[in-house]
Order: sequence, then structure tokens, then C-alpha cells
Amino acid sequence: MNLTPTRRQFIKTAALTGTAATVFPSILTGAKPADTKVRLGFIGVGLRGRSHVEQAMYRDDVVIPAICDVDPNSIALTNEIFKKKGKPLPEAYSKGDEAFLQMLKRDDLDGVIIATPWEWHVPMAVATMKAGKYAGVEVSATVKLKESWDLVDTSEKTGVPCMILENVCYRRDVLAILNMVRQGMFGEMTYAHCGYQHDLREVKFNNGKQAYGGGVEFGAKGYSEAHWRTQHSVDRNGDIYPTHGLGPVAHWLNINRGNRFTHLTSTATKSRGLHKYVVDKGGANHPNAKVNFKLGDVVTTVVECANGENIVIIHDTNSPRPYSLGFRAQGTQGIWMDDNDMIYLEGVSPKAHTWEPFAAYQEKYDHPLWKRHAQTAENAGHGGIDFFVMRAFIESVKTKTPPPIDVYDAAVWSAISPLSEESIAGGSKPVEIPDFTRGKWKTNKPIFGLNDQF
Ligand SMILES: NC(=O)c1ccc[n+]([C@@H]2O[C@H](COP(=O)([O-])OP(=O)(O)OC[C@H]3O[C@@H](n4cnc5c(N)ncnc54)[C@H](O)[C@@H]3O)[C@@H](O)[C@H]2O)c1
Repeated sequence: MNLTPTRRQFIKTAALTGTAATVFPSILTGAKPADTKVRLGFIGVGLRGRSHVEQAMYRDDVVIPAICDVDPNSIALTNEIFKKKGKPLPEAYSKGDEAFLQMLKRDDLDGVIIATPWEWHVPMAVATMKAGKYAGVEVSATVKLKESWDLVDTSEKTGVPCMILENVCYRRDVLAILNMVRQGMFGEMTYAHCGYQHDLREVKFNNGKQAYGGGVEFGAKGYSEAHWRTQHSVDRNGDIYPTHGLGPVAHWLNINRGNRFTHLTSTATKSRGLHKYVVDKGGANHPNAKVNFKLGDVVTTVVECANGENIVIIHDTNSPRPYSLGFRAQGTQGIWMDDNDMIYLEGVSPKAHTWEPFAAYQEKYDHPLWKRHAQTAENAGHGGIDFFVMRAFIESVKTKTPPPIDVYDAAVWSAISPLSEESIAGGSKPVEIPDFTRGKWKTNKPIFGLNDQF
């Protein structure tokens, strides 16, 4: 694969200034193995992991020698995908919660995709990096603050990259906005709004047989995410899934690369939606009607940035509502909003104080990545973004270069969860957000979405 001059320059500059070179000394050779295969392993082949497997299989330069999952059903369903495609079955590791450690001993894996329950992400990503394999970890990358440091420390010590697989960074509209932000169309950025506003009641509860509703069970009796995700709504009150909104916004605002998050405050409403759902669907006598869900129905977090911008992040998953990540980009020159897809730019929009549709801007500022790959991406999950995020991971592994979304992004985007919990527990008190780059944010330059390569 050819690296563009900008990306080659980044790697060269990083090597000279000691940023990437010090941080990732061993694995990032930037070698150009044009015809080599990328060998991927997968830990967690549930709903998400299997969709990654399928995505990886579209490429003829990817081989998958091994998969790992504790659930024999997940392994069997994954094997079906291989059979359908006429590919040799991967070796399966499934004996116990730590079977992944056996898989990581293999010497025929270059990278590992981790799509397990959140609490497993860090032990698995840390072990993957220690085994010298690129780690691609699903969102959110971490649950606890210390885990964010564990990711950063391990990546720095081993020299192995870790990419958070935040697919929303590749949404077509947010990439067009990134283009516009970089071209100064919004003037100086002052504010962004985002969130995860998704009615997950049918994800958090099911009948234990299939995903997406059909019952009010969770935990041991639940299937897929109801098996593990719902417990987080019992135990935690905070923004427990911040990265779908925050990832794109972090790129607009150059977080970790000229800017950083400094503080946050979070506030939660009362918790009503999940209890009501159980009672409505399962009756007041269902045992789960006695469960005390800690997670507020709507959690609002305000993040302050070093350069003076504010970001509002909403977590809203317990109530009936249409899906929206609620993006808004605002600066001294104008504003765009995801809901209704409207824009207003002073001196550009035809009528003062009046919204205009975003469509023409989308076309004009469409990101080079989408211009180049729209047709290939079309069939991939979540409107094409799953294609881009897997492609970015695979190309980084293949070219032995830093991933465009890195361990510092994984650490700080995910850290919003425990920090928002801390803020809410302290009566919406302000909480400091650590600088996981240890000062490098001041000199690091943006690398994400600079061209049509990654
Ligand atoms: N980026 C996105 O758009 C997106 C979409 C869906 C899910 N996700 C993320 O993907 C991850 C997985 O979600 P999912 O929907 O596939 O959940 P899932 O429950 O369907 O799959 C998780 C799989 O991990 C396996 N597992 C659990 N513990 C394990 C262990 N110790 N070793 C090996 N395997 C283990 C389970 O058996 C299961 O097959 C989560 O982090 C979730 O947030 C991201």
C-alpha cells in the first residue's frame, strides 16, 4: 500500500521528534509489505465480533487462523460464516474465560480484534499488546480509570499500538463536518454536542434465546448484550457509553493533538425507564421488577477543553425514542445540527437567522475516504462505517504504522465513563480529566482523516 506524502511525513516527523518513535519503538517499522497477508485473530465472536469477521473476509489479503469465544454457540455461528465463504475453519479457543491467553501464544497473528463485554476489553487488549500483536478493541475500550492508564502504559512499554474501533468516526456526515471544520467554515470552534441516544430496552432485555426483545430477562438468563450489558445499568450511574458521540467530536476539536479535555461535570435524571419496561412487558410480579437500576434515564455531561470549547454529551438509552447521536458543531461563524440535518453559516447561508438543508454541503465537502470507497463501503454495517474502521485497523497492521485512532484516544474517550460516575456520585462535582498523553498533546499533530488513506 502506498503511503501519501502527508502520512509518510507524519511517520518521519514522529520518528524525528520522538513521539511515535519513543512511544512505539518496536513494531512500527513502516515497512511496505505490498503482497503480504494480514493474519487476524478474534476474541469474542458474538453479534459484533461476527460482523467484524465477515467484514475482514471481504479482503483477499486477510487470513483468520484463530478465533476465541467462551460460548460454543458463538463459535459454531462463526464457523458457519467460514463454511459459507468456503474458507478453512479457524482454530477455536473456548476453554474458559482465559482461553484467549492460549490463542495469543500463536506466532501467526499480526493483529487481534476484541469484541467482548466491556469488562474484558482491557485484560484482553493488554495481553494482546504484550504478545506483540496490534490490538483493535471495541467501544468503550475501558470501564475504570486505571484501565485507561493500563492501556497507555502497556502500549508505551511494549511499543505495540492499540486502536479503539470507533466506527462512528467514519460516518459520512461527521467526516464532511471534519473537512469543513479544518477549512475554517465554522470559524473558531466553540461548542459541540453529541451523545448516545438510542432506545436500548430491547437490547438490555430479551428472552434468553435471541437478541432484540421478546422478554424481560437479563444476566444469566439474557442473550447477547442482555447477558452482560444490563448489569452496568444496575451497578453504575454515569455516561457508560460515551465514545460514539465523543470520537467524531474529538477529531473536530483536535483532542490529544493541540487540545485536550480538562474537566467535566455530569448530572443524571432519576431512573425510571428500565423498571417501567420490565413491569409493562413482564408484569409487576416478575423478579426483575424488584431490581433497582442505578443508571439515570438521561445523563448529561459537560466537558471543558484546554482551548476553551465545551462539549455536551448525552447518554439516553432507557426510554422510548428514535435513534440520534445528536451531533452539533458550532463556532464563531456558524452551526450544523445532525437532527434535521440543518446548517447555518453566516455570510454563506442565503438568509440570515434561517436554517438551510445540509445536503449540498455534504456533497461539496464529502470526505476523500468516502469519495474513494463509497461503493465498497455500501454493504457494510451501520451504513458503511464498519467497513472504514476495519479497513483502518487492517491497513495499519499491514503497513506497520500507527493506527489513525490511537491508544490515547481509547484511554481518554473511554475515561469519560468512570469520571462522569465520580461527578454524579459527588453531586455533579467538577472532575479533572487526566492527560493520558503526559504533555504530548501540546506538540502532537492531527493524523485522523487527513486524506483518503485511513
Ligand atoms: N461499534 C459498534 O457499533 C458496536 C456495536 C455493537 C457492539 N459493540 C461492542 O462490541 C462488544 C461486543 O458486543 P456484542 O454485541 O457482540 O456482544 P455479544 O454478547 O453478542 O458478544 C460478546 C461475545 O463475547 C464472548 N465472551 C465473553 N467473555 C469472553 C471471554 N472471557 N473470552 C472470550 N469470549 C468471551 C461472549 O460469549 C459473546 O459471544 C461490546 O464492547 C460492544 O459495546 C460495538
